[in-house]
Amino acid sequence: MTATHRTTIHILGLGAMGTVLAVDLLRFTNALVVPLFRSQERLAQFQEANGNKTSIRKIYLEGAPLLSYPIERSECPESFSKKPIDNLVVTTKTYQTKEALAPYLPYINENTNLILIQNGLGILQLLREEIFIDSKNRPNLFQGVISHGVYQDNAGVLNHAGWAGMKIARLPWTDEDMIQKKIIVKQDLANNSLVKLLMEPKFAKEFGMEHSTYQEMLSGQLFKFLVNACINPVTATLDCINGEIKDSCGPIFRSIIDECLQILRLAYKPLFEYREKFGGNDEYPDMNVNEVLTTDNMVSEVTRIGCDINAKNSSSMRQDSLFLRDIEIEFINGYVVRLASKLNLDPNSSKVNKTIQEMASLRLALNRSRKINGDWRSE
Ligand SMILES: NC(=O)C1=CN([C@@H]2O[C@H](COP(=O)(O)OP(=O)(O)OC[C@H]3O[C@@H](n4cnc5c(N)ncnc54)[C@H](OP(=O)(O)O)[C@@H]3O)[C@@H](O)[C@H]2O)C=CC1
Ligand SMILES: CC(C)(CO)C(=O)C(=O)O
Repeated sequence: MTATHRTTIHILGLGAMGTVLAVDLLRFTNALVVPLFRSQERLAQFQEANGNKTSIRKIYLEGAPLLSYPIERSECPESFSKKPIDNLVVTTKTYQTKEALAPYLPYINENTNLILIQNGLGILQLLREEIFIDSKNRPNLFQGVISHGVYQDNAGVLNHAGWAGMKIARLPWTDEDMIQKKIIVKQDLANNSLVKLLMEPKFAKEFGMEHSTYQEMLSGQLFKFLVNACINPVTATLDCINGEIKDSCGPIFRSIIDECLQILRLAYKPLFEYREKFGGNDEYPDMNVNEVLTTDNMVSEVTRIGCDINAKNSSSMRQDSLFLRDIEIEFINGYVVRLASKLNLDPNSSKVNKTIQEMASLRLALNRSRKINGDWRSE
């Protein structure tokens, strides 16, 4: 009798995204899913409060069923087995990445597959410059662009509010390797344990998983970036559920998208010129970024994904604002502002995103001040 092989996958950040992924991995694969908590205390809380189970309510399904799955093993820095990590999913907030990875760095090596499943842009530079500085001992890096919407309600229950899939690709460490041949996708699908797990047919279908070259994923990442540059700070500032602004968000979304696209077109020039260079070459996938990433198309796509498919979601930035946690604004609208400055553009070229960034930060500051000083409107 041969023992069935089980892939082990560690999840750093068992919050909204970590849980939506963990639950479907447990439902549809035989992987050993091991969450990594920040401390002994958080691990004990999870074991006591949740009875060692990970749960999510699928509110987009009829009857909104609550699905719960037992976790066989969970760890924290103090209890970690101290063995090399094969597959690591990072689903912390972007600004928590460095601190969260720190205790596990000795167990991440060139055989580890590490996938970032986070919104925003700019984290690759951080990994390169501040975390995996030694280029000879870097993990195989992957990026996931996830459009599922999940929020935690007042009772602490995670609600999977919008089903919208996820794209993955191998993330090159250097800019020179940004354009990949189709063969890379084929090789990873055949040989890489993380890709093989995430692309297992049943799981991939139920989770809406797509695997592609980096440039195809990047096009999807910029698309998703525009969704987040609009939905996240606007819903956080207005303190509303995504679907509530569906009929009135057009003008502000247009201003944000138009400005982001002007800057992204300069910063990601090779992507916008991809078709001219690689069109008609069978070794590379065909794609027309310029047809998809236009202001008109993106105003309607952002509204469709943000306010329609995720109508019942409370955006991750609004959730952070409500729970008085830091917000990811530096990696979203703030990233565009930094890009404009790096490209030596006139400061006016990023003033919409700068104002949006300031408004979202102000909303968080107001929520924090009300927690200490009370809400002056009700006095
Ligand atoms: N929610 C959504 O609808 C969507 C979110 N995203 C993106 O996904 C990413 C994750 O977001 P989301 O899941 O909402 O975030 P959450 O805040 O729900 O989850 C983050 C998790 O990371 C954990 N964490 C933080 N620091 C550490 C640490 N040092 N060690 C171990 N664990 C740690 C937190 O644990 P603790 O409680 O201990 O702090 C928490 O469980 C973000 O980039 C977000 O923008 C993308 C698409 C949709
Ligand atoms: C689901 C979506 C698109 C909007 O709520 C999101 O990415 C987020 O909340 O961060």
